[in-house]
Order: sequence, then structure tokens, then C-alpha cells
Amino acid sequence: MAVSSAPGKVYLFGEHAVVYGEPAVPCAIERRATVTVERRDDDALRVQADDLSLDGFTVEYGGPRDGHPDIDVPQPLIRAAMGYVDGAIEQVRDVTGESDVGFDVTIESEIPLGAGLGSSAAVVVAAIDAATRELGLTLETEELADRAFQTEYAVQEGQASRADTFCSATGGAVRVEGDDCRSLEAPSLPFVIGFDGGAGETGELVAGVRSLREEYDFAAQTVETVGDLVREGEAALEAGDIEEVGRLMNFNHGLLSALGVSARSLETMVWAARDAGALGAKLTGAGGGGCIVALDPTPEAETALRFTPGCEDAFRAELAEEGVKRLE
Ligand SMILES: Nc1ncnc2c1ncn2[C@@H]1O[C@H](COP(=O)(O)OP(=O)(O)OP(=O)(O)O)[C@@H](O)[C@H]1O
Ligand SMILES: C[C@@](O)(CCO)CC(=O)[O-]
Ligand SMILES: [Mg+2]
Repeated sequence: MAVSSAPGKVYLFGEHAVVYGEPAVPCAIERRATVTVERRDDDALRVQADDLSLDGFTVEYGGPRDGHPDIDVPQPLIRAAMGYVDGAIEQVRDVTGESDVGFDVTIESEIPLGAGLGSSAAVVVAAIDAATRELGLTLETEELADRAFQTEYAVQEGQASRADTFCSATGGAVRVEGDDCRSLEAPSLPFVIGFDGGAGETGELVAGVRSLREEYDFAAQTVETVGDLVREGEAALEAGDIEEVGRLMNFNHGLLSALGVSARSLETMVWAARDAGALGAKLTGAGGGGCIVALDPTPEAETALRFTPGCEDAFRAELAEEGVKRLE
């Protein structure tokens, strides 16, 4: 048996634009997905993921003597739900050369699904790491990050950056621009997260930005402007100027709204945090619903978010210095 965990992340700057080659700065947070993997005697894959629920399916069966219920779950729903784990195991079979190895996989996660905190990347990184180690192979962090990226790239149909998976594999604050991935020195950042209890579909949101870019030059320019902003943000981080980091996060949120990936609940939480004195607040990750991230060294923004209608949970998040953790 092998057990690995990997952290989720928030974006200080640059989500979406990073898909088109602009730089981005995600930071790993101490909320983890833990994956336990045990090799099977056959080539089957059995996944236990208690946090994953499939809405709206029907089961037909002929009563106790029939024994074989026919479960009617729409294919796209299954692909969306299982694609990341299936893809991770495909990468493991490929890198180890054991093309028909089977596994029992158990996923436990503290990261809400589809909420912008990088649950997919954390699950994929932890699953690849645990399953390769179960077969006696320990991957270097770069290779692990690359295999995890290939998984997200395939599931998101060619519309994914290396940002989430590199950040989850290495931990800390990172900078990703195209294939160039590196760790960043960052000052201590007082993250506060607000969660609306909902989710957005990463693939669909990325596709929405893509078509806006194709339709309007000014949308393509907005994406480039995000890149300019990220470069300013890096300078502010290097100078340890977190007030400037906050101002730039506000600006980045405005550009993401213009690109159509915000939501009423995200706007409400962003403004609740700002009104409470946060240095900055923006949506994080793909958007459409899910989480915002604010910077606030005081307890005010977290308290305000707790009392904001539509905010289901508010919590502080520490930077995760360590990426993948090998637990067993
Ligand atoms: N605990 C889990 N168990 C099983 N699968 C999970 C789990 N957490 C995430 N996943 C997989 O990841 C998918 C969600 O990934 P998606 O990229 O849409 O959101 P996210 O990674 O949480 O947010 P973002 O990419 O915006 O940061 C789920 O549909 C599921 O396939
Ligand atoms: C929206 C996006 O930029 C971040 C999702 O967390 C997609 C990606 O980078 O793959
Ligand atoms: Mg994701």
C-alpha cells in the first residue's frame, strides 16, 4: 500500500490567461487530497471517492432475483467525475510500463470540488505519486508535475496550463509561463477564503474565455493585460509590498469579470471582503462559482464573510511549503 497527499492552491494572479501563455502565480495551501493505492491481482480499477457525488442518475433493476442493476448515468457526467483518476492511472501504466496493472484507489480530500482550489490537480498528483510508488518507482518532482499536467490536459481537452499541477507537486508560491515552471520567494501572505458552496466546470469556463478571445480583439488584449499585471505583481511580491499585491488582485478580479468567469456569489464575497478592509480580493481558479481569495492580516474579512448571505464557509489558509507528501 502507498499513501500520498498533495495540496490545493489559490491564484494570486493569472488564472485563465495562463492557458494562453501568460504568466501566473498560484500558491499552494494547507488543504490536501490524500490518495491511498493498493495493487490488485487483476487489471481492474476500483475507486472509492466519498466526496464525489453524481447528481441525477436512475437505477433500474428487476428486484432481488435480478442481481444486476442497470445504472443510467449520463456518459459526460461519468467522464467528468472519473476522468482525472482514470487519466492519472493511465499515466502510471505508461511511465512504469505495466500496462495492465490494476489498483484499489481511495480518495479523501479537504478540498471542495470544482471550487477553484485545485482539487483536480491535487487528486491527480497524489494518485500518480502513490500508484507509481506502489509499483516501486519514485518519480522526481518535475516528472510527477509533468505527468499530472498531461492528465489535466487530456481531461480538459487540450485547454490546461501547467500551473495547478506544478504548484500542487512542488508546494509554495510558484510562477508558471508556458512550459517554464519555477518556485518563487514570497512574503508571508494572510489568505482568507470565502466559499459559496457551489462549483464551476473548469473545461466549460476555459472554453468560454477561448471563444471570447476569438470573437473580440479586445478580449485577447484583456488576456494580455492580465499578463502585464502578473509581471507587476511579481515585482510587488519580490519587494514584499503586500498592499500593492492586494491592489493588483482587485484589478485582476475586474479583468476576470470582464472575461465572463465571475458569478453573483463571487462578486458578493469579493465586495464583502473589500468592505471589511481586505488588502485585495478576487475569484480564484476557473470561477463560475466556488471560492474567492482575499488578503487580510486582521480577522475582519473572515468575520464579514461568515455573515455574508451566499457565503457557506470562510476560513484562513496557510501557504503549504511542501507539495506532494509521501505518507506511507
Ligand atoms: N475528492 C475527490 N474525489 C474524486 N475526484 C475528485 C475529488 N476532488 C476532485 N476530483 C476530480 O476533480 C474534478 C474537479 O476538477 P475541476 O478542475 O473542475 O475543479 P477544481 O480543480 O476543484 O477547481 P480549479 O481547477 O478551478 O482550481 C471532479 O469532477 C473530480 O473528477
Ligand atoms: C482556469 C485555469 O487557468 C486554472 C484552473 O484552476 C485553467 C488552467 O490553468 O488549466
Ligand atoms: Mg482543476
